[in-house]
Amino acid sequence: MQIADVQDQIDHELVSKAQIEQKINEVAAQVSEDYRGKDPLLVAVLKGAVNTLAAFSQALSIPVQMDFMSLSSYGSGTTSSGTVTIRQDLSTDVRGRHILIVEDIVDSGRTLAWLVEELKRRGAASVEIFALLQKPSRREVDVDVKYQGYEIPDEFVVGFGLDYDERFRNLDSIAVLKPEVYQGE
Ligand SMILES: O=P(O)(O)OC[C@H]1O[C@H](OP(=O)(O)OP(=O)(O)O)[C@H](O)[C@@H]1O
Ligand code: HPA
Ligand SMILES: [Mg+2]
Repeated sequence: MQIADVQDQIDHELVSKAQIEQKINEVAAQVSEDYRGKDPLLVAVLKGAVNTLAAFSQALSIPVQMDFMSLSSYGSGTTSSGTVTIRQDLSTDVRGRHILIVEDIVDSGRTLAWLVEELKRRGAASVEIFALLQKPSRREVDVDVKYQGYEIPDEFVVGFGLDYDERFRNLDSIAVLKPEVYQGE
């Protein structure tokens, strides 16, 4: 789906499809170099990271394994509930594994701070993060994002996996919704 398809609900585009692709390719080249021979496990945080994982994993030039964890802290709103809930856990034993978490966005940092600690507690050999987007102005918890994508302003965004109330995940770029879409929240 493109912005033109939902024009009436979009205020403006923030990161284009081409910019997303360029950044993902850039990070994938670096990660391929850093993890060659390490048999890394990509851990994607559902549901938001699905689009990023698909594009990123295909852009890598090394073999990787992938697993998924479904976490939620936002529910149907635009602000974090502050509590991370596991909706679905990994099926891989992470003990001794080099893990690269793949995320769509670091906003307050609560989701990733929790996940990094959890994976270390389970015995991972190393845990690093690739996040396509970051909102530095909203950070509440310190998280070290080794592979960074774009920094964006303090606006609630949708597209390329990111949702508002489960909608707009299949938009092919990142955009800001018109304020009236949030009306009644
Ligand atoms: O840094 P934080 O403030 O914790 O926010 C980031 C998290 O919030 C979103 O997930 P959400 O809870 O909306 O679940 P979803 O991926 O299924 O939409 C996003 O995909 C990140 O996982
Ligand atoms: O800006 C956002 N959009 C969608 N989901 C999110 N989760 C954290 N921040 C965001
Ligand atoms: Mg969400």
